[in-house]
This record gives sequence, structure tokens and C-alpha cells, in this order.
Amino acid sequence: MNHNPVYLALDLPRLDAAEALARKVAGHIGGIKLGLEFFCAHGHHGVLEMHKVGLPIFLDLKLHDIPNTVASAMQAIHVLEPAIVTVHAAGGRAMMEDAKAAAGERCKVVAVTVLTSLDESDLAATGVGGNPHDQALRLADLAHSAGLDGIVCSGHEVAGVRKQWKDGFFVVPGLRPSNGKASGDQKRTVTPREARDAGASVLVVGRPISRAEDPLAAAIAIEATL
Ligand SMILES: O=C(O)c1cc(=O)[nH]c(=O)n1[C@@H]1O[C@H](COP(=O)(O)O)[C@@H](O)[C@H]1O
Repeated sequence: MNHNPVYLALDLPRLDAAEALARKVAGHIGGIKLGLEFFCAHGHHGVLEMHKVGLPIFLDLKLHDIPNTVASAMQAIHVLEPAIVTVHAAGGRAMMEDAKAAAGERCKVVAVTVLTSLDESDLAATGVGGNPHDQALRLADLAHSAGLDGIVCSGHEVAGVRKQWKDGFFVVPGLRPSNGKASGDQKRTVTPREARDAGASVLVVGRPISRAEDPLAAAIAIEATL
């Protein structure tokens, strides 16, 4: 693969620290993922600052509301020129259709299926029967039929989803290098290499790089496995 599929999740409280980390590893990642922690703390200003690093920006806002509200939120972030934005597939077909229509041509919209921090018992507690694999496939079908570009799922489901959606754009978080650190709050993990081999388009890596003693060495080590 020519293009580096790793997007670094910058889940850090300080803007200067996030920017310094992104600059340090910029040659060994393909993009930057800015999520709720970053956006709630630094907003539009923070995203515009991070554009200066010169890498594509994945704005992981996980939008989930009524269709009109989500479409309006999408329009409000046009100015930030994100390459990728997330919504929750559980928001339903109309919400996803309207989100995609509002996103503009150059922004991929992907739907979160089953968070990688959940297992079957967590799903049951929310009233969803069956296992994460079947639920992810069901929500992937819904996202596909709503016209989205792809989905977010764990490395355990991505091969199955790829089988039924051959040209989909699939984001896989919950990655832990095989020599790696504890899973933390993640329950459905695979290695970056396993996710890539299973058909992931983007590999989201956060703490295995950002909390490493030597983030640059960690990013280079992950790149070397791909
Ligand atoms: O949408 C996401 O990016 C996402 C979906 C999901 O199911 N699980 C998940 O961990 N993420 C994000 O991926 C990143 C994973 O971070 P680490 O566990 O530190 O590598 C975090 O920024 C999460 O918000």
C-alpha cells in the first residue's frame, strides 16, 4: 500500500501538545483524527490550527440526532474542510441520507456501527440482541443503502462487511500492536496489520502512539508492520 493508512487519534487535552505530537510523527502517518475531546476543548480554532500540519483531517464527531440537526451541523463544519466525518448509524437512514447530502463532494461520511468498546453483553444491556458482528453487518447495510461512503467497525467485522460492500471505505479503530499495551477500554481489538489485511481503508491509532514513551518510535514500528 503506497498511502499510509494510519490516522493518529489526537485525544489530548492541550492544543500545543497535540500539534507538537502530530508534527513529530507526521512523516509516519497518513492523517490526523480529531475527536470529541479535541473538538469540545478547541472547536473550529483547534481544527484550523491542526490543518497547518499539512495532513488530511478526520473529524470524528459521531453525530447522532434528528436529520435536520445533523444536516445543519454538517453544514457548519464545511469551513473546516474535513476529509472524513463520522455519524452514528443508529441515527437511522434519513439522518444518514441528510448528513451525506449536506457534507459536500469532498468529504467522506462514515457511520459508526458498534463501538469497539462494546461486547455482546453491553449490546444486550442496550436492548440490542445478537452479537457485535451481526449488528455491525446490519448497520453497514443500512449505511450503504443510505448512500454513505463507508462505516467504522472493529477489525473483527471488517472482512465480513467488505464481502458485502466491496468498494466501501472502512475505518477501523481499537488497534493494539502485537507487542502492545493494555487494551484499556477497548474490547474488540486486533493489530494494525490484521485490520489492514482484513480490508480496512483507514487504521485509527491513538494511545499506542500518543501514550508511548517514544511516540515517534511507536509510529515507525507500526508503519513497519504494514
Ligand atoms: O469513531 C472512532 O474513531 C471510534 C469508533 C470506535 O468504535 N472505537 C474507537 O475507539 N473510536 C475512536 O478511535 C480512537 C481509539 O483510540 P485508542 O484506543 O487510544 O487507539 C479514539 O479516538 C476513539 O474515539
